Amino acid sequence: MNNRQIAFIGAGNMANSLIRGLLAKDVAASHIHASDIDSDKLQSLQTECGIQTGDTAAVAAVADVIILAVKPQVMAQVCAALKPLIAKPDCLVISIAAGIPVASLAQWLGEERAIVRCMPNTPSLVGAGATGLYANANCNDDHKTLAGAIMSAVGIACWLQAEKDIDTVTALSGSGPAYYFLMIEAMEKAAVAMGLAPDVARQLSIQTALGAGKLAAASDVAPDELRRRVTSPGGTTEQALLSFANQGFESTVANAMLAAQHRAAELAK
Ligand SMILES: NC(=O)C1=CN([C@@H]2O[C@H](COP(=O)(O)OP(=O)(O)OC[C@H]3O[C@@H](n4cnc5c(N)ncnc54)[C@H](O)[C@@H]3O)[C@@H](O)[C@H]2O)C=CC1
Ligand SMILES: O=C(O)[C@@H]1CCC=N1
Repeated sequence: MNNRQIAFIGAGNMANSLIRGLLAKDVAASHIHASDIDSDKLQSLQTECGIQTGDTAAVAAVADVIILAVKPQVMAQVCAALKPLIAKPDCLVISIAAGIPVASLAQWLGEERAIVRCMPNTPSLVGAGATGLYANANCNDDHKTLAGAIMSAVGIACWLQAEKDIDTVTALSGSGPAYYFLMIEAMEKAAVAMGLAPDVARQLSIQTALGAGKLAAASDVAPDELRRRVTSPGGTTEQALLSFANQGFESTVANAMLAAQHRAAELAK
């Protein structure tokens, strides 16, 4: 990966997480390029990160890999403009867009193009990303290694067996950070309502999420056992979990994920 030129089309929230995450893992700023219709975003990236910026033609001219990081709604027009500008015949295109199938990307970019569709998430910014990837039949081992290396540099990367799994990954880890942020917010608000100082409530709520995630990742036992270890029989946690269960916590989560997955399928149309 380190001798490859990586170009981002779209320099918004998710591209920023990936770019800054890659720089933190010592990918050279001279090897990262970005293009966006919003010149302020490019200016910030250039000033704060020292990466290369330019228009689509400029970044496509040098790229070994192009990461499409625009909204699904503009992907067709972005790909149509990009297609004749890709200079290197073997250039890999990676799309991070929710919903957009490989077949549509191939239709817009050329049926011979090596394309990886993936779903990253914003914790990539701090090296704690979670990405699912799917490659089309034009990708060789080198393309797959390159895509995997980029995403592994900023977190964990899992190859998926079927393209439809990307929509599930979108509902799980793509959108997932927002669910945990909502939980952090809700716990913080409840603690403040109980009388805790807001700054203390925020610190403890965030640290609890961090601690639970770190413990789950470091443990060789499953999350349900870790949950049991917190839950003293007849104690406080038991009452909180009972309250969650009585209010349909698991089905609330499952329905939310189904709504996200459903939206991904809608975005494909
Ligand atoms: N935000 C997230 O947590 C995640 C987002 N994604 C996907 O990443 C993509 C981007 O999402 P965000 O970064 O959240 O959106 P965003 O709105 O922050 O960024 C999109 C960027 O594309 C730029 N843009 C629009 N038209 C363009 C064009 N013709 N040429 C170049 N740049 C253009 C916009 O100016 C904007 O800066 C979406 O397809 C989304 O599904 C995937 C995983 C997680
Ligand atoms: O909300 C969205 O559509 C994007 C995809 C996953 C996270 N953000």
